[in-house]
Parts: sequence; C-alpha cells; structure tokens
Amino acid sequence: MSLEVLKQLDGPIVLVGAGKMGGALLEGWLGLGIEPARLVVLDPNLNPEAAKALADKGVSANPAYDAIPHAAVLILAVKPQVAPAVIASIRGIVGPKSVVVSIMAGRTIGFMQEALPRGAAIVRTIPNTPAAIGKGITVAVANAAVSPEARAATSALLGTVGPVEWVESESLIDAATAVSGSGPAYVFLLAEALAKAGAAAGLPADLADRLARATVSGAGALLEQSGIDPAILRQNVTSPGGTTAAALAVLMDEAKGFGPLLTQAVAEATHRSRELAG
Ligand SMILES: NC(=O)C1=CN([C@@H]2O[C@H](COP(=O)(O)OP(=O)(O)OC[C@H]3O[C@@H](n4cnc5c(N)ncnc54)[C@H](OP(=O)(O)O)[C@@H]3O)[C@@H](O)[C@H]2O)C=CC1
Ligand SMILES: O=C(O)[C@@H]1CCC=N1
Repeated sequence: MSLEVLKQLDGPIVLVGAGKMGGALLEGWLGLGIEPARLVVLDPNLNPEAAKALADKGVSANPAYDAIPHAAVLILAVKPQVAPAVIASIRGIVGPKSVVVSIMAGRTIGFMQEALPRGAAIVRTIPNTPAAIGKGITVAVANAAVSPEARAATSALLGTVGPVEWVESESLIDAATAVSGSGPAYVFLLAEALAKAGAAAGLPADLADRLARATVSGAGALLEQSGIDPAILRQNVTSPGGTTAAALAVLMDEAKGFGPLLTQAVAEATHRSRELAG
C-alpha cells in the first residue's frame, strides 16, 4: 500500500544528508523496495565509492542542484547546527507541492518556516537508526500547510522502515527524541555494559561480548514477537530468591536503579533537544 502512494509522487524523493541517520533511512528504503530512480541523495561527504554504489543501484547521487526538479518529498537529515546554511542552499528544490520532512533534533517548525519558502509544507519528525533494517519508529508532527496527500506521502515514505506515530503537539517531539530517537544508544550501552560486567565476573571477554549481544537482541525479539508486557517478561525470568532477584534488587533500587537513572537521562536529552532549537 505505502509503496503504491510513493509510485504516484510527482517529483523525486530528495535526501539531504546521508550520514548515520539519513544513511540508515536510505538503507531501509533501498532494502524495502523503494524504486532507486525516485531517490536523489545530496551529501558532500559521500566518498566516491559510496556515490558509485548508489549510482550503480540507480540512485542519483550529488547531481547539480539546478538539475534537480522540485522534490515531492525533501528529507532534511543534516546536523541541526548546519541547518541554516543547508536550508538556504536547498530552497530552490522546494516547490509549491513539496513536503519538507525534517529529522533534525531540536529544530522547530517555526525555525523551518522562517528559513524555507513562504507557505512550505513541513513535517518535523524523529526517526531512529533501526530504520536501516525496517525496525525503526518515527514520531511526526505537521504544520498547517501539510495537505492530506503530503501527510500520506510522508507516512508512506517513513512507514517503509517502521511505524509512524503522528502527534498534534510539537512539544512532544523533544521527549520523543529523548526516548526513541536516542533510545537505541541506551540499549547498545546496555549490551556494552553487560559484556564488561560479564568479563569482570570472570568470563573471557569475547564470550562475554557474544552473550551480551545475543541476550539484548534475543530479549528485544521476544518483546516484539510475544507482544507481552515487559514487566511480565521480566517476572518470567525472576525466580523467587534466585539470581535475577539478586541482580534486580540493585537495578530496581528506587534511588539509584535504572528507573531514576533513565528518568534523569531522558530529562537531560529532552532539555538538550530544546536547546538545539537554536
Ligand atoms: N543518528 C541518529 O540516531 C539520529 C539522528 N537524528 C538527526 O539526524 C540528523 C543527522 O544526524 P546523523 O546522521 O547522526 O549525523 P551525520 O553527521 O552522520 O550526518 C549528517 C550528514 O549530512 C552531511 N552534510 C553536511 N552538510 C551538508 C549539506 N550542505 N548538504 C547535504 N549533506 C550535508 C554531513 O557531511 P559532513 O560529515 O561532511 O558534515 C553528514 O554526512 C541530525 O539532525 C540528528 O539530530 C534523528 C534521529 C536519530
Ligand atoms: O544525538 C542526537 O542528537 C541525535 C538525535 C537523536 C539521536 N541522535
């Protein structure tokens, strides 16, 4: 269904910035059936091999700006700090029917309305890197200029790499950035820390790495596939008076455990997202 919507778009899908997040979206799109010929990638950092690999697939990589027709969808995937200069350079690709989809942390719809042509349709989103394997999740908010068709195109494009959660209030995006945008890093840190803790408990380091990796990915897959509440899945591991209960007494400490630590971390990330508004 979503690929059908994308086939009917009038104009290219232009990705501005193919770094870690833009690259993850691109990987997901190409892996999940978006026609390469619909895609234009703009990124001065693309090395010649990457540009050639994209060209071999049929993606237009770094064409001259004035050769690019008005985008159907233009995705802004550059760092928030360079947004003013980058938006100034791509204004000519934004036409009356384009929808501009920002994935930049912090940068507000108000900022983008000032920088883009008057009346531009803008969607502010926050995706995450599991999009590279079609397991992302995106939170999105639209400005008043976004038509139902533009919203459908955005949903279709981002929906190829995971669910899209539309919200009405832009202020929710900062907290969503802190939870799902940055969240994969917290999970990877858990894998790193678990491996180090295993080595400290006497396991050979390479075995500890394999155990931690398989445990984090296996638990994630179980959470996804079972649909069971995470608290129940946790209880299913926890035998009364057993080893897990001994560990959870530390991790669930009301003052120093995961709960207060993550609450503090998410609050700090939310605050930083607001600062990045500029
Ligand atoms: N990484 C993540 O998990 C997530 C990131 N985001 C957001 O995505 C955006 C990109 O982040 P991330 O991918 O991590 O950062 P990266 O630095 O990896 O990617 C940004 C890319 O944009 C390139 N770039 C710089 N200037 C231009 C330009 N004028 N035109 C086109 N491309 C340009 C950069 O090149 P160069 O390196 O040469 O500057 C780089 O390749 C940020 O705004 C971030 O907040 C959102 C959700 C998750
Ligand atoms: O760290 C960042 O600022 C970006 C936004 C969410 C994930 N990475």
